[in-house]
Amino acid sequence: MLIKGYGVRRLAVVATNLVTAATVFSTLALAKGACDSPIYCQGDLLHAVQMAKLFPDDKTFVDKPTLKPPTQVLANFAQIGGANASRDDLAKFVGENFGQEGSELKPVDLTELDANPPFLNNVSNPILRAFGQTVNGYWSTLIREQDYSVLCDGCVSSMLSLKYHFVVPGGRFRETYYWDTYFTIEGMLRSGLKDMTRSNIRDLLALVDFHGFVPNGARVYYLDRSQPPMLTLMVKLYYEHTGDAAFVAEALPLLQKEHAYWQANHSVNVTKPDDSGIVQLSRYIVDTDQPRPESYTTDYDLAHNATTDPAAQAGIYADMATGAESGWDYSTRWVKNPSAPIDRLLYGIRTRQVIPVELNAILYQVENTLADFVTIANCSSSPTATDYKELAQARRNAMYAMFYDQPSGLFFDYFLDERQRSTILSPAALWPYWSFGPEETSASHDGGSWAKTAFSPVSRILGKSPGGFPATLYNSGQQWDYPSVWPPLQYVLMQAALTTGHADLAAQLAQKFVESVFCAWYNTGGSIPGMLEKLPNTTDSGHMFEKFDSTQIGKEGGGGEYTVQAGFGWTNGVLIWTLDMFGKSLAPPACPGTPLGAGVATTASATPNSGSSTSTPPLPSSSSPPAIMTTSAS
Ligand SMILES: OC[C@H]1O[C@H](O[C@H]2O[C@H](CO)[C@@H](O)[C@H](O)[C@H]2O)[C@H](O)[C@@H](O)[C@@H]1O
Repeated sequence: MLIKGYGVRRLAVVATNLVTAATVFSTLALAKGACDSPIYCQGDLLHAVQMAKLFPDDKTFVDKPTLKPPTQVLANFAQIGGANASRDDLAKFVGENFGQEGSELKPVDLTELDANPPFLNNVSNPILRAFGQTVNGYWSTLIREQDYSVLCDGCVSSMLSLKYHFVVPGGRFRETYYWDTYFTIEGMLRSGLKDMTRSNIRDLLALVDFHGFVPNGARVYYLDRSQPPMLTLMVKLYYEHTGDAAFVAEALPLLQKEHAYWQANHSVNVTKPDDSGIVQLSRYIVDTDQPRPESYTTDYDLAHNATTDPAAQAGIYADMATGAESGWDYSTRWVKNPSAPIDRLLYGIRTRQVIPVELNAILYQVENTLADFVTIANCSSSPTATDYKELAQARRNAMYAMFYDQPSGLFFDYFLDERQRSTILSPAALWPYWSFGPEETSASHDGGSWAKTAFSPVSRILGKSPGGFPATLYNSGQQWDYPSVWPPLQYVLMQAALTTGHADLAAQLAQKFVESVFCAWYNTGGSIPGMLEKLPNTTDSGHMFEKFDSTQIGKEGGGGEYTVQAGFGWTNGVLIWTLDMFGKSLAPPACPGTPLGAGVATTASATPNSGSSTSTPPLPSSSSPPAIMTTSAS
């Protein structure tokens, strides 16, 4: 927690004071919340303010710094009646005791930013090149540092103290997020922001040092969970762009510490389907019995509508937090009945019972990368490079045993409670093809028959999806389902397609992604001086959305518990990466219903600029694409 007048090392003392305050002022016993704070994580004050619904978005309150020291804030809360305070008194109390959310952050001077970075030379189309240059300029709106001076002495903010500069996603996401940062720095590194990237990685490493893991985001209310563990892969990206072996050596002990945390806290032993033995894999799992503070009423209402049993309600809180840890909050991947009515879909949430494909694919990459880093750092490490290679190999074998569906060549999640694989198709089913690498995927398993089958549904679904590849085929109303198109998932699919020699498919994914991002920006007032006029009737100046809609080109995504956000870190990062990789042969963007409408663009026959495999196996002739499954609103 960011506390005026306290260094990071003194926070434990402050936390203890807050716990003392909690026991004085709260009638609730201390629960298993994200942290002990009686303001930001659990207790009567949080419950009363959030349930009063003072703000449309629950995250607003927990992002507000205090205007008084916490003991004073808690005393003022007690004075208005505590848990029994009226809504009007609560509104006045919040106004008098809390400041503006985000006020403890300030912009950073980006002297390092290259206004004409080399990736622009890889973009042939003039409009896309100019768009790339515009997006390159957006980093200044997203890179931030903390400003302690705005807080009064002894006042607190829910921000975790960070020493360096960091990138935020944008909109309501005012703090750095764990897995977002991987996709964001793919762009930052190409914009010349190498020192800034190293700073951001150092902040994440410091979180591992202090907390033992990287929290979901840099807020105290995220301290009960992490996110897809991609820190080692961030250091790998940085190393590939800089050759900075000294930084690899600096980071290695903390990367090893983070890996050990995941092994100790997220491993699960599971019996193979044919009962021939036990394998170890990893799952997301959060130990809490409280609503997520930033989505308090969503979780509270869900749990209380679903059941009156307190133990079952606690289970729902834990599964919701676990869903947030996965980064896919929320998706039919995590529920018992994906066809359940929309308003009851999450009654069946069971995230802790799912062994997810992509988490294991990520950890496989992490283990191989750690092996390489031990060699690069040239240190006597325990575990050794060989140990990490063996872990990766064992994980790969376990993934084939538990996830691999031989007829389709796809990898599906495994349900611990049902002892069977999921059938839900999502980009996660292809993630191992990126992680395993070209040699591995072609040499092993089925003599390469994967090539004939695995990418065929991707190709068919993409053919029917103008705006990009959806998260799943279930139209559930949740944001990590149909028809949401998420930039990180387009990136993974492009990488998987490139890795396995499906260059044409990768290029189609690239064309659709770039078109979606560009047209959504253009439709919301984006313009390029001397080249592209702002559309009439637009008042804004172009939004970079966090997600898009697979059914239409240039439409932002929706669904889930908050309104779609703009900014946006991973969109900008993946856009710049895609332009760099595919920009030489991307067709001009065609945005329906605008002067750049259909007819201007030609069908993409793009090839990657670099880094793809050499041969493209023919795709099988397509049958009808899998149907879109609809969950009904009842
Ligand atoms: O406030 C609701 C949830 O919001 C976050 O999740 C979404 O935004 C993140 C930042 O871009 C992204 O990492 C995540 O994949 C999105 O689903 C947050 O991470 C959740 O913990 C939070 O409950």
